[in-house]
Amino acid sequence: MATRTRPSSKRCAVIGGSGFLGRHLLERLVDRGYTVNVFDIRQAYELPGVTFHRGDLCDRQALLVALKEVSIVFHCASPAPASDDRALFQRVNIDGTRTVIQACHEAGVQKLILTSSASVVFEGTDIKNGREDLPYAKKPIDYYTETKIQQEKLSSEINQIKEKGFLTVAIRPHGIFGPRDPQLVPILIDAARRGKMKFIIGDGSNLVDFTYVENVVHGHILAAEHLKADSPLCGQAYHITNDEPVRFWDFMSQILEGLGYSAPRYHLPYTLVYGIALLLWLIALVLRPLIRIKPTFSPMRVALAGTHHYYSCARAKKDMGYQPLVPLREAIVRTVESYPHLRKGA
Ligand SMILES: NC(=O)C1=CN([C@@H]2O[C@H](COP(=O)(O)OP(=O)(O)OC[C@H]3O[C@@H](n4cnc5c(N)ncnc54)[C@H](OP(=O)(O)O)[C@@H]3O)[C@@H](O)[C@H]2O)C=CC1
Ligand SMILES: CC(C)CCC[C@@H](C)[C@H]1CC[C@H]2C3=C(CC[C@]12C)[C@@]1(C)CCC(=O)C[C@@H]1CC3
Repeated sequence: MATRTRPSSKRCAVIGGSGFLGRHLLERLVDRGYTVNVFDIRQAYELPGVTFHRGDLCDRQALLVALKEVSIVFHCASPAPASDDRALFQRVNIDGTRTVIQACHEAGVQKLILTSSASVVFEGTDIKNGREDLPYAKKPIDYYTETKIQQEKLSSEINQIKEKGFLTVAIRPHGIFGPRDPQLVPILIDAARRGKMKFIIGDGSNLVDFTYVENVVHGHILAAEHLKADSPLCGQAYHITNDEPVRFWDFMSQILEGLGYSAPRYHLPYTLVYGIALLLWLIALVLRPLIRIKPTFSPMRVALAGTHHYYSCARAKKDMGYQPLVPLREAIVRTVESYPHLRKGA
């Protein structure tokens, strides 16, 4: 085992710190007086008070350098769900998380805060006010989710092994959005620009959680600060949402109209759209060796757009005093303002 110096409780590392959530997280950590090491496969920016370590989280030696004298590790790296690359998810989310845990143990890290996802319990059918004790999805909606389940199990199991001497907790956000998000708003606007946002899938009444990135960050920091040997957080998972479920299509419409695009108006039956999406996905799979096609409306996206899926964050409120800091209305305004380049006509 490597020689250890006692780490400062204010020294932490953010694995995936060049990403959307990771960067917001470390900005807030710096504001709160933490010293931050970033570990990521790419360096996207420079920030005073932050030390960058570029590397692959599957590389234990590279991780050990970034975790030296660190007390808290936030692990929020993952390949993007849209990559749909099974081998990559397996390597990074499962094998890589195992490596992160080993490196934490070797470096004498005390706490690991894993970013999981509320979708670990989602099977493509309605979830209303789902609590953390729902069973993991038996049929996860995609490879990404399949490996997020394994990842969460790994981090929770390791917490049971007391002699390892470090504590873990998993945060399950849902539908993160906000400034610099490379997924939700850009994908939505790309679809609108290509004339694909005219239709509402289903009757449009399905409620969904969309969570502003600063609230997700707040949940992570509260978890780190409340995670102690005798706390109920050890080895547990916590939903972190805006606690304001919203109609999926109202949310999309507010973003679209805020950026100058028309909101979808015509309804299409859910089963019809899901069937077409499934067919296109199968065709894409068959053609994959010849040509790579990525349909905008994947079965996963259709399921997310046409069902209820919102989650209770009562456990986070009770165990760590969580309350969302930014209400949904304000969060949408801030998000829309942050994408001037995606405005219609820009
Ligand atoms: N966005 C959302 O709505 C939700 C996200 N989550 C979870 O939150 C976390 C953060 O998501 P988000 O910020 O959106 O994702 P991003 O893709 O923006 O950030 C992830 C970062 O991790 C990096 N990364 C990927 N693979 C490796 C690797 N092998 N070694 C080191 N770094 C790596 C990525 O680099 P590169 O970009 O080059 O791949 C990227 O910089 C993830 O764990 C995700 O599963 C959970 C629920 C909802
Ligand atoms: C083309 C439109 C029908 C949909 C455009 C918006 C979608 C890109 C997003 C709506 C719900 C989002 C979501 C995720 C990614 C972006 C959306 C599909 C996740 C899959 C990201 C990773 C997770 O852990 C779960 C998220 C659920 C919601």
